Amino acid sequence: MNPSADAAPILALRGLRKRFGAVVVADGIDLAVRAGEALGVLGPNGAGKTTLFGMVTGTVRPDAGTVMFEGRDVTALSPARRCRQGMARSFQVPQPFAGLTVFENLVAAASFGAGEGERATYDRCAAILERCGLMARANERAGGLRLLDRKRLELARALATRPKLLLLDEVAGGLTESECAVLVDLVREVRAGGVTVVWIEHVLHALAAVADRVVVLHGGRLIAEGRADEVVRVPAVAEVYMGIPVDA
Ligand SMILES: Nc1ncnc2c1ncn2[C@@H]1O[C@H](COP(=O)(O)OP(=O)(O)OP(=O)(O)O)[C@@H](O)[C@H]1O
Repeated sequence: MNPSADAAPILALRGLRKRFGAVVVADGIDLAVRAGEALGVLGPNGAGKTTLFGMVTGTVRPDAGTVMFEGRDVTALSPARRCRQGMARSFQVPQPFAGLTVFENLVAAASFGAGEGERATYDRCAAILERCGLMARANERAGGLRLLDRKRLELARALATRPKLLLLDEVAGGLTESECAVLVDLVREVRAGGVTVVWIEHVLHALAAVADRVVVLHGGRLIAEGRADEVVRVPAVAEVYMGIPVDA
């Protein structure tokens, strides 16, 4: 699915600024994400990618700038309010309720995140578990899952909130090649179902398999934008992201 270039942005960031002490992690970031698009975010460790997700979803307050979601200014809204409006995220380090079962984790996400009564969510949660390959783990405690299943649960919990915009933070990190392929297929399927995806990922081939467009964050700025195969050839990206000097 290729969203048309003139589709209205579902997410628009304007002049986002954030610093932690002397470290500037956002230096006036402007970014528009079209409805239906799959956008990849690259950048070296510490570039501020996760902080950017925090500002989008409301866990990090920007020093300046605005976050527009579906044409509305949500900059002052709580993470919970933004989630109810259709924003969901996964965390780089999976953060399930470790003592609850996989199914209970989904029900919690569906009822709090989407604002639905618990029982009313059961069928939908079961369908998401099936889709994410977790049905066999439904009654296991989330804290005991292996990495691939924890990543799947992270995605499943986000899906349970009925997102229009799904923000994925390094879901492929640490997986084997075949596990990574499973995740990529799942993200592609979610996206094909109409969910807009913004994916932070160091595993470039995973990102390239899903993203229409990739932006590269460095020093609080977006330094490159284009298809995955294009941005890695931009000299500034090669230098800051892969440590290859521009004149090499
Ligand atoms: N709450 C905080 N207080 C102080 N410094 C912070 C805070 N959160 C992040 N930082 C710093 O901001 C910088 C950007 O961190 P962030 O986690 O956003 O980077 P990232 O691009 O997601 O990195 P990685 O690829 O390693 O996950 C880092 O130097 C980090 O140490």
